[in-house]
Amino acid sequence: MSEYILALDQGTTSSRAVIFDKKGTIISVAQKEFTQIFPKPGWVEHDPNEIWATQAGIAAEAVSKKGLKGEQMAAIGITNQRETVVIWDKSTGEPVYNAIVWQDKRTADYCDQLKNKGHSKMIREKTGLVIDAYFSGTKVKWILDNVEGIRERAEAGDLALGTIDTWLIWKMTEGKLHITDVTNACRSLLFNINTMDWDDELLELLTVPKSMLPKVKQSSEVYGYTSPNFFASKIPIAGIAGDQQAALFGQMCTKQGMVKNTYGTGCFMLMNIGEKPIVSKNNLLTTVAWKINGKTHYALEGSIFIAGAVVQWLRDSLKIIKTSSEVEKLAGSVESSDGVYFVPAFAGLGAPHWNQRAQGTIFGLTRGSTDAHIARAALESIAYQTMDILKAMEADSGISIKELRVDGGATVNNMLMQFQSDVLNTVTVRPKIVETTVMGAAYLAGLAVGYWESPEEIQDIWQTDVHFNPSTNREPIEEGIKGWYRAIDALEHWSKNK
Ligand SMILES: Nc1ncnc2c1ncn2[C@@H]1O[C@H](COP(=O)(O)OP(=O)(O)O)[C@@H](O)[C@H]1O
Ligand SMILES: O=P(O)(O)OC[C@H](O)CO
Repeated sequence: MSEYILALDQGTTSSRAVIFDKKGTIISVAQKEFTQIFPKPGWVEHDPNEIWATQAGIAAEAVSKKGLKGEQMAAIGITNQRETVVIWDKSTGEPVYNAIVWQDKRTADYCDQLKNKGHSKMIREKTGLVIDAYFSGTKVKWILDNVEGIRERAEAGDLALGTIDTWLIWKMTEGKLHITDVTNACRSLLFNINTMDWDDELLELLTVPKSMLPKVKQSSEVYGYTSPNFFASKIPIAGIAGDQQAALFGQMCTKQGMVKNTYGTGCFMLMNIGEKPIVSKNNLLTTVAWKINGKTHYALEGSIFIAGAVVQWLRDSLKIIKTSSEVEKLAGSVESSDGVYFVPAFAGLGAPHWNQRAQGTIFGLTRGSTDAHIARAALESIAYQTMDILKAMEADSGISIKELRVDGGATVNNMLMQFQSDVLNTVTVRPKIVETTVMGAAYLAGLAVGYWESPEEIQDIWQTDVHFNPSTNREPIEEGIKGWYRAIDALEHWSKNK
């Protein structure tokens, strides 16, 4: 009866459910966008109940639209937007505040205070992270400090805390499981990636009561079973991974030195660095890639906050395209960006700059500049930001990256992929299934229940679609790269003196 794996992908802008068969073929997909809440400039929230409602509804829809039944699912794997946090009442399951989303910058000043007090080194060594509003820890502190009565309730042990995986599993099991996995825990600023446990010194620094924390599990194991409040009862929940680590696994980057980049709202490049964490000297993050069968793998990560989202901005704010896919035609209507550079630092700059104060900027406009040049510069900015990360990754690891595996919504754009390969001077490889995030979650869950025997069995079903080879005409590309560096330098200067 158990013929399929159901993967749930709770992303920043939508909840998705995808059903896979043993050959890794997609059998069914359902997806629903949900509300983005922007209460103030720099603040981003989600309604946790809407997240749950869309995710549960979409899971049921993916199953029923193909005439399937819940019982046919051998296991459920969960992957999720990372760092976004929810706090809820343990007895009622009601959130005490909206989820504060990874993009939210409300704790930037507090992060600066932590840096000024000299905590950066200790935090980097323990967590692999830099101090930035991006991560969950300071968001939790903000809720505890700013929502009336919450700290008292937290200290009394009445409240639970979790990233989105934790929240979904709590709901799917009607409060039976309060868990997360290592890949989500390590993005909190509260988790020590060397001891692989919550860290008392960090909890004290960020004033987070231990009683709120979920238990930390491996990325692939049977954690428990769904309750009847979900669309089907007793399905094993067997895989959890933050979406970027899930994509690394979904791309089968299982060997040291293998790299993937996911092009969604933001871009996240991860390199498998094996079983020992490397402390980055080039402003990358060290993160847990996964823990399977008691073995932890680590990754170096470069996080870009705005990538595909710049295309949404062209569509929704600038209104120069009607659909995201139109960007390729508009950008392709000119031969180059003609000296226009777009740095889409709408949410500050992530790795390797970590500049919370940077803002989106367009350089090099002339009377001849058109919407097409801006569209082209917007697409190019995704590739240039990726280049900045790749260079830092090569410097940290001492590995020259010969192949970049790509995935995510924006990789359908061939023009972007070709430009990416050109600026990196590296082959860019797009797999047949670009939904590697859900694929990774499915693999993790499938391995835990024996649906797939081993990663080697999965490796056989991973197939490439297109290889983009770099152009041999390097001169215009090198010129373009120089212009990008000038733009970044100018923006860094401007934002430092704000
Ligand atoms: N043809 C395209 N060219 C460039 N970007 C695109 C294209 N189609 C979609 N996108 C971008 O891809 C992103 C959606 O990808 P997805 O992987 O679903 O993201 P997420 O998981 O972050 O919501 C959006 O930001 C969208 O603007
Ligand atoms: O939901 P995505 O795909 O934009 O991913 C968000 C990341 O996990 C944030 O760290």
